[in-house]
Amino acid sequence: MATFKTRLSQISKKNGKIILANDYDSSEKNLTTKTIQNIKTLYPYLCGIKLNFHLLLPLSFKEISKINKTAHNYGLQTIADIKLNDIGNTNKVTTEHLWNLGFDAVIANPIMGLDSLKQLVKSSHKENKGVITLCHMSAPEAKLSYDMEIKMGKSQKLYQLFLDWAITSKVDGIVVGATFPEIIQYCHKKAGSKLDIFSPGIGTQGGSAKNVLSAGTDYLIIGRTIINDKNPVSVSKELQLQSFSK
Ligand SMILES: O=C(O)c1cc(=O)[nH]c(=O)n1[C@@H]1O[C@H](COP(=O)(O)O)[C@@H](O)[C@H]1O
Repeated sequence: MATFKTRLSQISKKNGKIILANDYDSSEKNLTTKTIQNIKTLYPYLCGIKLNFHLLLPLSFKEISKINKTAHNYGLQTIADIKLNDIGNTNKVTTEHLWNLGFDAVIANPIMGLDSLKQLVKSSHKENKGVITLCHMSAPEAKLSYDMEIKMGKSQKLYQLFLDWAITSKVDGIVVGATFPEIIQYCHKKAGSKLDIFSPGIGTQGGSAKNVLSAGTDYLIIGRTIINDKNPVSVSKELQLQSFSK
């Protein structure tokens, strides 16, 4: 079986670089039906779908498995966004559950430490699953934490250390917020083809697809800009076109 990185790259060559952040408010009913409907109507414009706690908490094992199966039937990769960050044993049990649910990859927080991260990558890759780590988040206040000056041998910023750890531990990709295109550019230059860059924060959070694609982003994670639009198909189509023109 191909790796997660290869599976995602293959589908994106055909469908473009958009990963749908399938996030709904807690007041929303029929989460499973709505999500399956999204997959069926938007799949030609997507390479993947990301499920966050918005669905992972309220839905049952059976419902989440059904969503993952449907996404796979339509050629999409699925990502569990839980920003995993714990001790080795907890990470291991958590990912076992995620893989049993049918997910292809997990988003993790590298603050867990380099050794735990290496363990997580090793066990995930053994199952042909992917690991994506946070490098620099999209919210404005991310500057306060991810840009923090740290001293680990040399003086550097926290996101620079997280980038080094991502390369060393051979994760599949990193999250760099679309609201910080200059940091995307820095990471792209440093990591080259070793890491895919996933950028959330387009549209609703202020980021521009065009800017981040030219800065080096490989995949666009987009939620409300698509889901809350009156015509999600035409927005997805437009974003897909932009992603092809990189
Ligand atoms: O890990 C993420 O996906 C993530 C990281 C980050 O820095 N910023 C960020 O917005 N996200 C997620 O990406 C999605 C963005 O959704 P929209 O702002 O609606 O497009 C949400 O699911 C967020 O939880």
